[in-house]
Amino acid sequence: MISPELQYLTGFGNQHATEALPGALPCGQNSPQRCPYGLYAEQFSGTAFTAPRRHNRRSWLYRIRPSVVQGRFRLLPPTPWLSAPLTGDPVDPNPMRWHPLPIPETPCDFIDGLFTFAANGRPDAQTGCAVHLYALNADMQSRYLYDADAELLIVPQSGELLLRTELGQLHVPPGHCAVLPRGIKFQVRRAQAAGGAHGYVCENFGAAFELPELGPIGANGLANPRDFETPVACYDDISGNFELVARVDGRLWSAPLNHSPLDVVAWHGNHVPYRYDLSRFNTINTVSFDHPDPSIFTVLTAPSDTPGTANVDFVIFPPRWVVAEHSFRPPWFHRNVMSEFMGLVQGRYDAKTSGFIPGGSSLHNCMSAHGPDADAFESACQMPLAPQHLDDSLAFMFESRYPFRCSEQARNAPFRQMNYSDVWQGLRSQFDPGRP
Ligand SMILES: O=C(O)Cc1cc(O)ccc1O
Ligand SMILES: [Fe+2]
Repeated sequence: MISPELQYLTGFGNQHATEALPGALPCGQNSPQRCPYGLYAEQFSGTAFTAPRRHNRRSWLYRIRPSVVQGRFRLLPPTPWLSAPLTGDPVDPNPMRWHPLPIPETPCDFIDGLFTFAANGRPDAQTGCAVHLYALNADMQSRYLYDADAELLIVPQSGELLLRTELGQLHVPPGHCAVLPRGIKFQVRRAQAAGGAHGYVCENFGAAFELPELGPIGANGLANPRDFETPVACYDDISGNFELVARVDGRLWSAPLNHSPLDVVAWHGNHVPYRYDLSRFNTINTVSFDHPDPSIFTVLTAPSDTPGTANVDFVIFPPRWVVAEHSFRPPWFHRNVMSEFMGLVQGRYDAKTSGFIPGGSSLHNCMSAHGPDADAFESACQMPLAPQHLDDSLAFMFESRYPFRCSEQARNAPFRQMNYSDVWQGLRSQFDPGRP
């Protein structure tokens, strides 16, 4: 039986309503003179009050204590969880690639386990994003986090996560992603008590992720709205010595708390966390020829102020049939105005024969040339073009309109592959003016 806390409300962008105790949600109004069960009403906004209806996001929380019952915030020392602007770090035009982040040897929770690879834009201007990897071997037990700078997109690579949030709990194994809205208080724990967990995080400083338009694809396809899952209300009623960590303008602050802030008994609204099983993605691709642009694989897009030009897109390369006729089937050689940070959840990626391994990452910045490695090119030119199933593969890309600055700690990391560009240097001229 699924535990009552791990049930889900479905639908992307819906106005949800949920209560952990019967009648806890006020009926017909948000702010009654006295709330049921002696709860406090608190509005939690994700957009300006006056944002157009189709973008407007807010939830109403009915909680045991209002969020203002907290101690004074003090600035914490810097950690490897960095932020934009990565001033002083150049936008490096070299293709870059890394092995997985090592699992820490000392106890390390989600906050301590975040290691920043790249960032663009800036949180105080609400533009751009930052890309981090986490490697953790401990749960957040007595501390809680909120990120005022960003919405967090989490892509686990190994180890199942339990995201305990104010609005309820999300179980997020590898193969799923989860999105935590800007400002929500939460804890990251491992769903299985022991062992480590690895994954990727996109801190989206801009407007919230939404589903891409479908255009001529029609009313269905790609990530279907009904497959997005939001938690049901579930609350702690515990007192003790706790800590609330706040992420604000790229720095961490800590305030003491005498109770768990996950004390929301009922809520309604649309500024919510959610998870999505990436195997539900309805992959659409060519059934004739050529390799379409990877925008057909967009799961979520965070728009910028220029239509069609994302602050950041979340794109996946899932298991799929590859059937293009008389075509070079893997990704082509290219130079892209958008900047591409890639990760691999499992299996292998069709543009790279080796070196890009699960838990690894790559960065190809604005206009940096990249594409299939020499071995992948050679085999794709020779392979018989029977229908082929790419079955063991789940790569993804955070693709942004803003070039990424790569952190010094990532550029100098021992797990960086300094010789990455060698994968292309075997591509010799095969030009023969006599052979059309
Ligand atoms: O560089 C990459 O591997 C990502 C990518 C994949 C693809 O199919 C087309 C373009 C692209 O940038
Ligand atoms: Fe690319």
